[in-house]
Formats: sequence, C-alpha cells, structure tokens
Amino acid sequence: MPSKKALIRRPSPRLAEGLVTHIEREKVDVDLAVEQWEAYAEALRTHDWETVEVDPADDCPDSVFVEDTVVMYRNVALITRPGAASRRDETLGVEEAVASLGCSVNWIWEPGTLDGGDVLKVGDTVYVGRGGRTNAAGVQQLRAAFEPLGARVVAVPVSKVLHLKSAITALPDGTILGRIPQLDAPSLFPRFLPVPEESGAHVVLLGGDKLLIAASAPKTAELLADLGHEPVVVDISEFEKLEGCVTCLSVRMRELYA
Ligand SMILES: NC(=O)NCCC[C@H](N)C(=O)O
Repeated sequence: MPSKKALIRRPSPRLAEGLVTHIEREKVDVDLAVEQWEAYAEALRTHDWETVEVDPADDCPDSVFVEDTVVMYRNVALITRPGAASRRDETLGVEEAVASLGCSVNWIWEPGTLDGGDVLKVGDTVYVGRGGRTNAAGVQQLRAAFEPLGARVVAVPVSKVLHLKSAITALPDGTILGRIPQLDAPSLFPRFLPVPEESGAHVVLLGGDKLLIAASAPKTAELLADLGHEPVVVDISEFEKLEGCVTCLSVRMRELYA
C-alpha cells in the first residue's frame, strides 16, 4: 500500500563529535545544523511526506544520520548493525519507531555489519556496498532478508568513499548519478550519468520529477533541471562536514500497511 512517511531524527547536542573518515575535520556549528535539519524536514513535508521523528539519541553524535540504522524493503524494516561501534546504540530508538509504524522487523546480527548508507534500491534491484562499514556477513544477511521478498541483491565493492551512497544515487527512471573516480566498479551500473560535483551524486526522490539535492551541488541541480527534473535545494553544509548528505538524514517508507 503506498505511504509517504519519512523517519527523521533530531541532531544530538554532541553532533560536532560525529565521525569523520575520508575528509578533514571542520568545526560544526550545531545551532546552524539544527536550523538546517528543520528546513530539511520542512522540505519533506512541503512535498507531502509525513515526517515521523525517532526519539532523539542525545548521547550518539551521529544519530541524525538515521538512514544508516534501518533499511526498508516493502514493509520490512531491516535494523542494521552499524560498522562503527560508536553508532550501534542508535538502532534502539529506530527499532521502536518502525515497529510502532507496523513494519515487520528483521535484524543484522553479529558478525554482520551494515550501514543503510551502503544500500541503494533501484526498483527491485538492491545494490549493497561492501566497504569500510558493511562486511561480507552483512551483505549475506541483507540478501537472506530481502531476496525471498523479490529483491535482486547486487554487491558492489566500495573503497574510495564512506558508503555506496556517498558515490551514487538513482534518478526516478533508474539512471545512476555519480562520479566515476569515486567508484571501484562503475561498469556494474547499466545507465550512468556523471555529475559535475561530488555532492551532486546524492538525490532524494520526493515524488514525480522532484529531487531533493544539496545547495553545494548547483551545477548538478542545473543539469538535472535541464533534463526535466525539479531540484528542491536544501543547505546541509554542517552535515556535509561530517560526511553526511541529503539521503542520510531520512528514511522514506513507501509501502507501509497502515
Ligand atoms: N548514509 C550516510 O551518508 N551517512 C553519513 C554518516 C556520517 C557519519 N559521520 C559517519 O561517519 O557515520
């Protein structure tokens, strides 16, 4: 059944202590981050997504990046086991939230690790990045959870960026957006549109032609508008300092049985 709910999670007051792996640490303005997060949530609501706030996890600096803690396929919520040990407590509140929305709940178990940022769904194809945060057992467990539901799981090596979705996302027609130098195996993706900026590789599909995209990717927004899409621009500079992007601040739930 179609639904338009999006999980979001308010930034922790300790956001500035969030993990940084592939970029230099820069000072994060937490007040500005909260304003940016509120504007992001408002952009979702403006485009008919009902936002559902997971209880805040104030002791978890990276908890705003809620995408990493759960992967949805149909009405099944796969609670992850984040690759970074410091992020594992984030899943508790998320599990409660998805259960209260009526999802079937499944889990990644030790020794598996998987971050939601490594999972890109394009129709029934589920690409999963095997890299710094997601291990082989995590890939196997994802496959076991979703293939019986009709998914085709394609594992992709990821060594150059934090997550698979740091390098690519997909347009509504399935075209993959990204930058070839950030990919280990670009030939795995059948239809590929190179973008002019790194953060241009990240879009959130809002419905119809509308795509949420970061203010740091103006040339990509222009390119996408020129191809008939409607970019909806949000400034997420404070989250980008922590290797976050537009995708990681929400989890869209499109097939709830509510
Ligand atoms: N899915 C995502 O892109 N998540 C971003 C997570 C950033 C966070 N600082 C981390 O390193 O885990």
